[in-house]
Parts: sequence; structure tokens; C-alpha cells
Amino acid sequence: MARLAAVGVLMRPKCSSQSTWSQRKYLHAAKSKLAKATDFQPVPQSYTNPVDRLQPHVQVPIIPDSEYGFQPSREEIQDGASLFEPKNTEGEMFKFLGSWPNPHIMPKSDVPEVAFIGKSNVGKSSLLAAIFTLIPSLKVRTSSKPGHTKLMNVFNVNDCFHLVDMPGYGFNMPDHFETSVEAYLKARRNLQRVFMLVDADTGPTEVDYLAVEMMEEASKPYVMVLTKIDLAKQGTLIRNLMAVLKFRDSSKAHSCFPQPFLVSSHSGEGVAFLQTFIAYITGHLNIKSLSGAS
Ligand SMILES: Nc1nc2c(ncn2[C@@H]2O[C@H](COP(=O)(O)OP(=O)(O)OP(=O)(O)O)[C@@H](O)[C@H]2O)c(=O)[nH]1
Repeated sequence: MARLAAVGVLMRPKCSSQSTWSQRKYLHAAKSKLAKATDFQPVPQSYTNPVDRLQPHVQVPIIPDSEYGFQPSREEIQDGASLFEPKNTEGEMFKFLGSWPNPHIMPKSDVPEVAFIGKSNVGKSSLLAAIFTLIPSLKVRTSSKPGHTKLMNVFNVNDCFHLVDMPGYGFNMPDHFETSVEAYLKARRNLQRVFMLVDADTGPTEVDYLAVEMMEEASKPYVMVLTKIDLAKQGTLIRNLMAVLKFRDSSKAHSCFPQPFLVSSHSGEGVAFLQTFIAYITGHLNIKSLSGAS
């Protein structure tokens, strides 16, 4: 728990060697393997943490109890997820606020914001669509074509917080990526947490580590989220989860929340758990069992 408390407050100084995104992108040959639709077994949406179903297949604790920062009860997860349910039939408290290419022309706001970042096609827009699944009036556009999301799309949740869908990096990333995403991370004052999405089937790639560098340089706290867990075979999922944990334990991950999250936007697994975490870190859910997980 001490370690979790530290992550909440301890933002290390910026790295001395500051490289720009465009420098980084040339360092990287983005040739990630395409996710294969093997072993697809949808599971019903649940109010559990998907890590729990992997644990029986691993001899050592995947995440030791001492490292768990966020372990809400089933009732607390139901409460957290209910924040994403419309309070009236129109769902009018949920709004698409707009799209912007850079943070300087975005309307200023005091409402806490969380952003979803990841490489092209990792499933950012799909995750937002899954989060808003009970709000049919709120359409989030997804595409199988990588690099579809070019602007920063801001959604208002119940006037409690904003969720921001960021342009993807890597293949077909927009030319203005540096002036949009990098500038947003550095300039946006109400940004509370970045959700760094990684494909569960391929695991973290070089280009993801470059994005992590960007967040470390901006001193922004981030959380690792493995997406498309319905596509990854169990062994692959465990291996890639371990890779994320190994990275978390490295000297490069100062601002990383210790507990990764697992989701499938198609089957819904892990979505309620993630919704609860968002509700919690933006200050809209009181979880009795937690003290230092923010
Ligand atoms: N099986 C499966 N497919 C998914 C999941 N999430 C997304 N996809 C698919 O992956 C593709 C890309 O999803 P998007 O949500 O558009 O990805 P993105 O990260 O917003 O993409 P960019 O616009 O390129 O940044 C789409 O064909 C989705 O249907 C998932 O959880 N499971």
C-alpha cells in the first residue's frame, strides 16, 4: 500500500534527455504483429477483475496482495459502473463536447479529465463505446482502419468528469501528433490520469515504451490497460500481463500505477471494473477498503 500511496503523489523530475515525439517515432520501426482472432470466447459482462480468472493458472501471485491498490467489492463495482448509467431516458447528462487538434484551443475546464492513449487500432474508441454502452445517444466512432482517430474527442460524463479519446500513435498517426497529444499531456491542467492502452495479444511494443517516455517526461500519472483480452489466448495474456508488470518494476516507470487493468470492449469483461476505477480516481466514489490508491 505504501508503494501505491507513493505513486499517487510522487512525480519524479523530468528526464534530463528530452526527446520529441517525432525523434522517437523515427527510432521505432512499428511492425507489430496483427492480432489474430483465435480462441474467441465471449464472457458475460461481470463485476470482477479479469486478473482473478488468470490467477489459478499461475503458481505465484500475479499481483501480490501488498501491490493491489484497487480491490473494490462487488457492490462497490456496481456503484462505480452505475455512474455511467443515464439518470433519465435521454441520457442527456452524457455529451460529446467536441474534437480539437491541440489543447490550446480546447475550452478550459475545471472538470477532472482522464485520457485514453495508445497505438493506432489498439481499441481506444471501442473502449469508450463500451464504457458508454448504456447511453445509445452517445455515439463513439470506431474503425478497423488504423489511425482513424485524428483529433482529441472529449466526452462529458454526468458533469462529473471528461473522458478524452486521443489520436493513436504508430501507424498512420496524424502529423500534428506532437502538437496535439504531447502538448495536451504537458498543458492540460485538469488532466488527472492517462489510460495507456496496450494490445493484450501483442503485449507492449517499442512504440508503447516511447509513449510511456512521453508521459514520464510530462510527469503525468498513467495506468496500463491491456485491451482486446477476448482475442488473446490465456497463455499469451498471462505472458503479456507479466511483461507489463516487469516494465512497471523497471526504473523507467515512475508515474505508472502499479496495478494494470484488463478489458475487452467486445465481451465487456473488465469494463465495469475499469469504470469503477475511473469513478474512484476522479473523486466520485468512496471505497472504504482503500486509502492510498489514488
Ligand atoms: N475482438 C476485439 N476487437 C476489438 C476490441 N476493441 C477494439 N476492437 C477492434 O479493433 C479495431 C480498432 O478499434 P478502435 O476502437 O477503432 O481502435 P482505436 O485505438 O480507436 O484506433 P485509431 O483510431 O486507429 O487510433 C476495430 O475493428 C474494433 O472492432 C476488443 O476488445 N475485442
